[in-house]
Amino acid sequence: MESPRIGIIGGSGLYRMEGLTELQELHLDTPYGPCSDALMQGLLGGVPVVFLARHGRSHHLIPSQVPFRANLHALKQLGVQYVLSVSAVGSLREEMAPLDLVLPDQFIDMTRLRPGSFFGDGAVAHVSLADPLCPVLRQTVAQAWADLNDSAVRLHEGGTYVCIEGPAFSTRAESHWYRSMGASIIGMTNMPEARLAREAEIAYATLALVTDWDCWRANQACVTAEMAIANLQQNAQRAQTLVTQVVKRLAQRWPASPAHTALSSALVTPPAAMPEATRARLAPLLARVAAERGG
Ligand SMILES: CSC[C@H]1O[C@H](OP(=O)(O)O)[C@H](O)[C@@H]1O
Ligand SMILES: Nc1ncnc2[nH]cnc12
Repeated sequence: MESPRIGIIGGSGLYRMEGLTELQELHLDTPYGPCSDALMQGLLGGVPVVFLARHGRSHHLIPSQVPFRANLHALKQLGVQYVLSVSAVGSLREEMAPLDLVLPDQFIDMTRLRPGSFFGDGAVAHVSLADPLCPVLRQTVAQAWADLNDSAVRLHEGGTYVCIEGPAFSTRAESHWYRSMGASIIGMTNMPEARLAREAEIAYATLALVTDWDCWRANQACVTAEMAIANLQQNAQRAQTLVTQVVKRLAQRWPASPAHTALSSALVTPPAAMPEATRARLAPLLARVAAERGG
């Protein structure tokens, strides 16, 4: 099988990808330790993809324990150029109801306890995160959604995902505060995942599935994990159908993304000047930019 260019990271309630054929379970070694779980490589609609359950297939990792760097490093090692994250989120906006889909275009990162970068240890890069979600991949998801002509739920294009540390849900005061900041949806996982994807020159987009109203809305039950997972599972089939259509669309022309050359303007330290151990650790991430700079 060709190496997969597309990675799918499944969040709460999405622990496996239906329709994967020729399935192979991969256990890759990374300088950051093991991934959340085995990488499930197979064909989706005839296209090679790799699926990873973010919290593990038995959902045993809290958001702060997800090995985000190992996950992205392993996907990069496999040759992944596009990552689609499927995530359960709470709604912070009246117009985004449970079971709606959202394609966020911004993040506010409120996490505190997670290693947030591949860089350091003698290697400096400052990637741009002005547009943290890939516009090309987001557009592909929107087009795939239009192909499906599914009028049962709405897809909202755009919105700001605030990422909290968790694992507890927000206080009511925090929920109102995030609303006042302009956040549209709330989750616990997409940062630093999206930032690491950018550092690895992987185009990243999130298909957010609204599962609840968090706790800001009057006369509405506050979010529980049980509620979020049950509502996600109601929409899991729809998410899988949409992901399959996105994969088919991507494979038609493998669109270039600005993320694919993110390090060209970001990498400050010449690879030759990095300590050898750092250079080895970052090898899959630096190969393209090092070649561009003449080795
Ligand atoms: C089980 S509800 C809270 C949990 O769900 C979301 O996870 P994911 O983004 O992986 O779908 C949220 O971020 C929390 O981790
Ligand atoms: N309300 C919420 N807050 C944080 N993460 C969530 N995931 C699903 N719903 C959530």
